[in-house]
Amino acid sequence: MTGKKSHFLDSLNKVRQKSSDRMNRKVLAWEKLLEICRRISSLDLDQVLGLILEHMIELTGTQRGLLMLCDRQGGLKLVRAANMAENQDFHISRSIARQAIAEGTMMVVEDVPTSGVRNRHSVMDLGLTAVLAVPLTARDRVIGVMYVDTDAVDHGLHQLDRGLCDAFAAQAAIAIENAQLHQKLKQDYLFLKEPLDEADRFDMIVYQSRGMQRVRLAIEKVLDNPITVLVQGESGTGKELVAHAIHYQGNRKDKRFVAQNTGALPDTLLESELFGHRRGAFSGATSDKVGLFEIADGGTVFLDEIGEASPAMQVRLLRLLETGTFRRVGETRDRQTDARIIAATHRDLAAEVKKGNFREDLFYRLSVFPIHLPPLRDRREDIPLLVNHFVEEFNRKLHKGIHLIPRNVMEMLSEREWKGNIRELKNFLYRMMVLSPGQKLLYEAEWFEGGMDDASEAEDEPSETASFKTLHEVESDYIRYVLKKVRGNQSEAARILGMKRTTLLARMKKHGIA
Ligand SMILES: Nc1ncnc2c1ncn2[C@@H]1O[C@H](COP(=O)(O)OP(=O)(O)OP(=O)(O)O)[C@@H](O)[C@H]1O
Repeated sequence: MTGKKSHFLDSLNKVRQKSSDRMNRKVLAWEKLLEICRRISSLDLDQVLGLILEHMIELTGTQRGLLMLCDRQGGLKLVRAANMAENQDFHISRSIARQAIAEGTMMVVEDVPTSGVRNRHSVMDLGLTAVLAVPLTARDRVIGVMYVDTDAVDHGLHQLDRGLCDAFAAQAAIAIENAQLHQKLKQDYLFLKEPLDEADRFDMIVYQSRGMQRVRLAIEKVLDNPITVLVQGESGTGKELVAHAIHYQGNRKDKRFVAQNTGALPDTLLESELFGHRRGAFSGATSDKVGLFEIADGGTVFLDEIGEASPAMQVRLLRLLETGTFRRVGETRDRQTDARIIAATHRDLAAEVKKGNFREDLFYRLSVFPIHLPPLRDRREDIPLLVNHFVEEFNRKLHKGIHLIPRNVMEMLSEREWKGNIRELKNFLYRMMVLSPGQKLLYEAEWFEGGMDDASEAEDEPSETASFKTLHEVESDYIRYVLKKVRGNQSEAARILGMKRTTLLARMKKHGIA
């Protein structure tokens, strides 16, 4: 072989070797990318953001980085930084990042000192040698930008594999979107789950007092018996809770439990709610409606505030109790229902009968099995148990970790008046839990200045010159105000307003609040 020929073959082998090395490096890099993509496909947003930034720095051979996401107003929000001092000026990074977003393409500055990047002073001040900004695009929409830079002379941006970087950015954007979606679904689920939690309350009657032991025994007796029950007790003593317990612990638990506040709706609406109506029965009845007594066939209808039922409604309820039949509004045929009725009132119904405000025959029908709930002042020994129970419940709901209830706080809670009974105690604790910053349950008198239903923060406070509003309007405005404050969360609004969710729903309906 001539010298020339062997030299040629040597060179050829070298070229082959080089290209095979390059090929191997490329394969390795893509394999690594695949591995990274697998790792960032977690559903924990915080973890995803951290991993993306960490891998971006590694992949590009740089030193520090930022991850910014677009917000709804079109601004950029810094969501993650790596290896950046807190007080560092992000001027340059922001301008390059914005440019990458505006142009929808990556911006690479391999050699800062010789390039003409804008805001060069700040880059120079930071002593940067190279910067890179890559837009994050998911489903044709730029959702943010990854930014990395370095002050090293020897850095990875000289050999940047743009294809690899683009592929990583595409995967990162999808991972972020998925994790964001997952986070939102989780929040929605918690929000939707709230009413279910309320339905779970049935086995959570907390007590130790003699009075409540008697109530418990009474509940046991009627669990599997369709007998009508009348629960009496002051407001907030747990009447609906008892109705829940009877339904969910008894043999009707697989059928529906529905609650209706008898005093919150005008008669016509209440009638249609309870018994249903035929299409065209009255103006606005555009379709047939099934009433609660049909919905809860085989289950339970809880009639709250039965003492407020109008004389006409009392007649209709009496007929239902006597015959087990009812008619939808606008219909002439009778329908049967096997719904068990549990009625409740804070009034002394016997006294109302004597005063002529309540039908005697209906009273006897309803009070076949009366249960009386003692006010909280007559069972103070239940208070520490209730406090612990609600603290645990709110720890879960508010994601707090309050585990210490100082003795003086418990004493104060045990001695207070609690005119609104357990509901008031529960609302009081809710406010304490929200305002206590650490692990200890705190009490500051000023948190309760203005009472529990304080509306002093109301945005629509009437001005001196404003004309007076009717009570109806004030109630409507206040319900709207509270709902707005809690972003439509009805359970929370009901808690703040000191009423049950079902009562709130009835009032919202009455005021035409969607
Ligand atoms: N013994 C108890 N154990 C645990 N929670 C209770 C107890 N009693 C009442 N509660 C809670 O207190 C709140 C008020 O109870 P509930 O709504 O049953 O009272 P109520 O007597 O029906 O009120 P109202 O008279 O206003 O209709 C609810 O959140 C309920 O879960």
